[in-house]
Amino acid sequence: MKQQLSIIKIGGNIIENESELFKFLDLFSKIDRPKIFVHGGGKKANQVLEKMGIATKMVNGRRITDAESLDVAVMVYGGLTNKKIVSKLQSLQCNAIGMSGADGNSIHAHKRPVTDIDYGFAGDVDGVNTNLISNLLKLELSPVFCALTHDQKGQLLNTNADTIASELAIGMSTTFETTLYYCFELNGVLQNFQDKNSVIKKIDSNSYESLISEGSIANGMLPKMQNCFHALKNGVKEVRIGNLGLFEKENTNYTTLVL
Ligand SMILES: Nc1ncnc2c1ncn2[C@@H]1O[C@H](COP(=O)(O)OP(=O)(O)O)[C@@H](O)[C@H]1O
Ligand SMILES: CC(=O)N[C@@H](CCC(=O)OP(=O)(O)O)C(=O)O
Repeated sequence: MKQQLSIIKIGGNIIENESELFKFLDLFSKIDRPKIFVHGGGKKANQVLEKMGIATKMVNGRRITDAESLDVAVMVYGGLTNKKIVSKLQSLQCNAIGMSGADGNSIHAHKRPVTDIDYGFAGDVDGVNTNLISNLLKLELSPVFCALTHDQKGQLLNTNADTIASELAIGMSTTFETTLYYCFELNGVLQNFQDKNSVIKKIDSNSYESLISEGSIANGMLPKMQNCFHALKNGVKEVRIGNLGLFEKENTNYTTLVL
């Protein structure tokens, strides 16, 4: 029987709220099975870009990453955000190790081809080094992945953190029984965005299509849910979307995605 693995991605609104982030890190540090942490930091990158007078351009929830924006992404995601999280986890006796896709060749990618949109230095994932990550887990280290990959030719690439989480979950599913958790500031996917209690308990591919056509899901939730179904179709056992304690046994208020 395969060993269980939890892959947990936290949203930008949690990262930006110091007390919520600490609450989350405390819960994460107490998980007593192999675990991987994934974070982005798009909001922080936007703030830094604004201070530098560089415009933020997003299309379909993805950043158009020119050379200057890539430098900021590397500094914010791989530097400030990743190292802050790792050091806070260390203070909670969780032996975390900060990772970009270039470290240990853990996630390789290619620059997204130009079609009608040129996303610049945005990376589409080609593969995950499951062997290396399994070895880190065997050493009882908890990898903390940021939203950066590389092309194995010396080019760093910016990859959406939701995609990093789903690709890691797919890659690790060959060895582990993997559950993918997307934690953000709400209790799950809402039927009615005005009503924070209207959490949808279960969404399958059919109800997903209806939610899109009704306009009930929008913005960042669209690529997140695409990533959820992509993961389920490719060997990930379970995918949940919800709030901070999403991975706790007693929590029942969240959205489960099924095929
Ligand atoms: N039906 C919905 N239910 C919940 N959130 C939704 C819904 N439709 C759109 N959203 C938006 O999706 C966002 C989460 O996706 P995203 O912006 O990528 O953030 P994160 O950084 O948390 O991953 C929420 O903050 C919310 O504003
Ligand atoms: C290519 C692309 O869009 N990359 C994202 C990576 C960060 C991210 O995903 O951060 P959140 O999870 O906090 O949104 C970006 O630069 O915004």
